Amino acid sequence: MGAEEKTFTWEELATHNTKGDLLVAIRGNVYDVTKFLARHPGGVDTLLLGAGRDVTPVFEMYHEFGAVDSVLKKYHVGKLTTNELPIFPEPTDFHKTVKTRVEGYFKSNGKDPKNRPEIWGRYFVIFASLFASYYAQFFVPFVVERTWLQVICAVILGFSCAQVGLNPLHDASHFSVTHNPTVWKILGATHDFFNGASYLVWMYQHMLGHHPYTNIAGADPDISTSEPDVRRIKPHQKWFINHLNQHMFVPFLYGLLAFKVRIQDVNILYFVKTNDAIRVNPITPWHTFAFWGGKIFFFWYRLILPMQYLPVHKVLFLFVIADMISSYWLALTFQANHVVEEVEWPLPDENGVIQKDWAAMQVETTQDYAHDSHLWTSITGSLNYQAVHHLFPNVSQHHYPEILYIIRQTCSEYKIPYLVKDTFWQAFASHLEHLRVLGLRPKGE
Ligand code: HEM
Repeated sequence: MGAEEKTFTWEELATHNTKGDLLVAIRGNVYDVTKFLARHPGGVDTLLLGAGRDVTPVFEMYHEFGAVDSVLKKYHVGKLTTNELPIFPEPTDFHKTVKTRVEGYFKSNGKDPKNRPEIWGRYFVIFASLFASYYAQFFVPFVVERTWLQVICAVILGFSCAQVGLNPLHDASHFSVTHNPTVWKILGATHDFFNGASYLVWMYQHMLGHHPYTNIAGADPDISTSEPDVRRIKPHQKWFINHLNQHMFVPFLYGLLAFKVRIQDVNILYFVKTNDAIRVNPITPWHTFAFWGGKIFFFWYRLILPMQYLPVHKVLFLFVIADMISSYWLALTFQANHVVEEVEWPLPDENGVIQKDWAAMQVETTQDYAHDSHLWTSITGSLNYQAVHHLFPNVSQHHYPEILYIIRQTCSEYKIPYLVKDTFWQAFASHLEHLRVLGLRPKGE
């Protein structure tokens, strides 16, 4: 190889993003995995999402260190010379130790990190409450004759839909339930069909954007802002007068999240073709079906069908209640984890390098809460164990409490601060305080 080795800029790499021509970059090396695609144990769709990109952080997240090296070696075709997104230094001892210890825990106890039967019980309860609250709201005469009962059903429906997002969708998007890519596809599609929001866009936003680049401005789509933006959430973001006292009004806007996401989906996949900094690859027939089939089904079951039996204004009223409940629940749980007072907001240096180990950064950009509360663990889809989830997204949420002590012990040995609040309300208060402080007029403005 040596002097003749082929080189690729990130723009050149980006053009090799299809089934028939699939290149990825990992740690500066470029691999042509076109022939491996159909054999990838993590699924064809998963590798297609990574096509034409530097996938280093996701690759290291979802495989054991070194486990795939012998496969990769066969497909090496060159070097990557420029970077589209920030890059991270080689994993430190902390990163290697925490990964080895957690992987060792599962091996030595003969446990499968992805299979916990409880998860199916959880999904059953979620879908049962979704179907029951929907059916009662529109088709059970005793409920239909009493608006207050319909409102209660709408609240339960909204909460159940949020649980679809926090559980089957979220688990599938991290491949943390079974080892079967078809199961991930079907669970992911429940978000399209029951929430009317795209699983595919979520994969770009969450799996390829937020998780690898947590709280990094310009790379994490969860903290993407325009200028001026309604919120100021990042310390380096420009301040505008509307940010004064933002903590008093911004949380009310979170109720519009689901509405905004459904419109944004179309814009991201079919118009701008990028989710913040994460480019959209060619859309497969399955994703086209799930996207449009899901949108049509969602509007049919939530609006058109009930309108055949109830006045339009009543259906719209109940729809808005359910949708706002889903939105608040999802937004509040997300914000309490990362958009809070004491976390880090890393920025790349002039060479585009984040001068911090990726795993340490995951812990330092994250806040956990309410570890001792089964209730909060259940109703947040275990997002209260957020740092555990960020370090080991491919592990079933039902294992988080078991591996927490390994992670905290390792953090303490390597002097990495692990931030955890006793209750959700303390974590949420920390979000409000973060908004308040960033809303203050900076000195000299
Ligand atoms: C977008 C980048 C990638 C993602 C997100 C990803 C994801 C995954 C996931 C989730 C699994 C586990 C499947 C299971 O549950 O059993 C897996 C397994 C595997 N992947 Fe990937 N993969 C990526 C890229 C690659 C590449 C480029 C290669 C090598 C050419 C590769 C080779 C393998 C192999 C050999 C396994 C089985 C061994 C193991 O589980 O450690 N993957 N991948």
